[in-house]
Amino acid sequence: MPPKAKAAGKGRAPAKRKLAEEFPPGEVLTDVGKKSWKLGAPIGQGGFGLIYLADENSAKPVGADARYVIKVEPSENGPLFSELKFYMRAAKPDLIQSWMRSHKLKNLGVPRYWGSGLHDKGGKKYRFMVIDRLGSDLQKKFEECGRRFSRKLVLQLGLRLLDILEYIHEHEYVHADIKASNLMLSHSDPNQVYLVDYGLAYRYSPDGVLKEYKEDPKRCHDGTIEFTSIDAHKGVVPCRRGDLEILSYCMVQWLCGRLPWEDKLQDPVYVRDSKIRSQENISEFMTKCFSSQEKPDEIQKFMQEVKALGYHDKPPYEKFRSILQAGLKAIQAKDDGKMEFTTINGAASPAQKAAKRKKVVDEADGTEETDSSPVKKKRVTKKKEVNGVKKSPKKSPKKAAKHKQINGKAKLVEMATQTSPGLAQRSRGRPKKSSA
Ligand SMILES: Nc1ncnc2c1ncn2[C@@H]1O[C@H](COP(=O)(O)OP(=O)(O)OP(=O)(O)O)[C@@H](O)[C@H]1O
Repeated sequence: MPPKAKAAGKGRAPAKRKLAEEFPPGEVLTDVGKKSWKLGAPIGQGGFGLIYLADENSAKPVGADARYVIKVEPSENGPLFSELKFYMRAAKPDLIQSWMRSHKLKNLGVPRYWGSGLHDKGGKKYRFMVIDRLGSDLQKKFEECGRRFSRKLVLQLGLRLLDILEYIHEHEYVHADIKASNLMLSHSDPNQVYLVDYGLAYRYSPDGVLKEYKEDPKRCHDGTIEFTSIDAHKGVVPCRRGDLEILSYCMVQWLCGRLPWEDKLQDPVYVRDSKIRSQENISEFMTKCFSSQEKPDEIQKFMQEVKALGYHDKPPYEKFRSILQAGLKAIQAKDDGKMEFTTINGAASPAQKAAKRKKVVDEADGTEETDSSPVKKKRVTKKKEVNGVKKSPKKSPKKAAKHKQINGKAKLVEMATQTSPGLAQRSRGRPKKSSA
């Protein structure tokens, strides 16, 4: 969350949060269904919890080929609690399986929920959740590919995300924080992509009742600033059209490397106004992002379709799919389900050229952005593989102000992004929920 958001919530006490202690490999946790799970090595660290490799409890130690991960947080912390609610309601394997069958899908990129519970250790209580173990995240892939994905890959990612979004929307939730760092490849199949991190997911229609449109200045700019929806910038609770809008910004960034507002992410009002202007004149926005030869017609159509959606509208998913399919056809490609991450050699997009020019000017007059800029906070941590487990270099702890809604109320949450050596961390400036 940008510094401005902190000011927006002044007067609120930061929520106190604790980071879970590290459990030794071999620790056994028993879930509410009385099933026992064994922890392996920790492989990741979120804002407040740790992620461990895990397997069903047996005499064997948990190896690098574990099929599950367990997320553990002190029980009083909120983020895992709200994420767990999503998983319990919408990610049970049977529910996903029957949706896939009825919608004739080969796969659906929502990690399966396998169990959860509370664990006592040393007089303290921890909440845990067992989900599918996944592989590399797409932000890492994006950086490896020189911050450009091929058009075919982007359109296929868009199609996979439409399937995922339709599923979660039909199960009363919106994600509200779609971005490459929240997309992970399957651990076993490099062609399957999963949407993760439901800490910000919002139940937009509990028991089928839609929330009313209401702008709340106290909750403006929730989400990840460069991608968040215009509704979120205005402080309206997220809805289905917002997810489609966020997806459109992601696709543009993946295609051309940079969104036009990326050089001013520390100014959320500027970002909001740029998005509003872009929506008012999509054709001009496209010209800013792409050269005339590279302009993808389907993205413009996709954005026009998003613009036409009302706050309560159910998106016409099939129409969105056919727009992306038409894009594949235009480049003589097919949705063959293969995710090919290749480096794109191409001229910089107009937005990239503008950013480069700005950098030269800023360097010349000494006004280059400082480390407090969200762009820099989102820098990807280079992770090393050690024994098949991701490791990240030690960083000094940074504090980030987070602003988001909890139980329908806006709360400012201050979080310490702590790092411990040996853990992959994905905290890239996304707001966290407090335990309030
Ligand atoms: N299902 C999974 N399988 C394998 N690794 C995972 C999985 N989920 C998360 N990780 C790893 O754990 C790291 C932290 O994930 P986690 O979801 O706890 O944090 P986060 O929610 O992304 O963090 P924050 O919310 O603070 O930004 C990820 O970078 C990834 O390396």
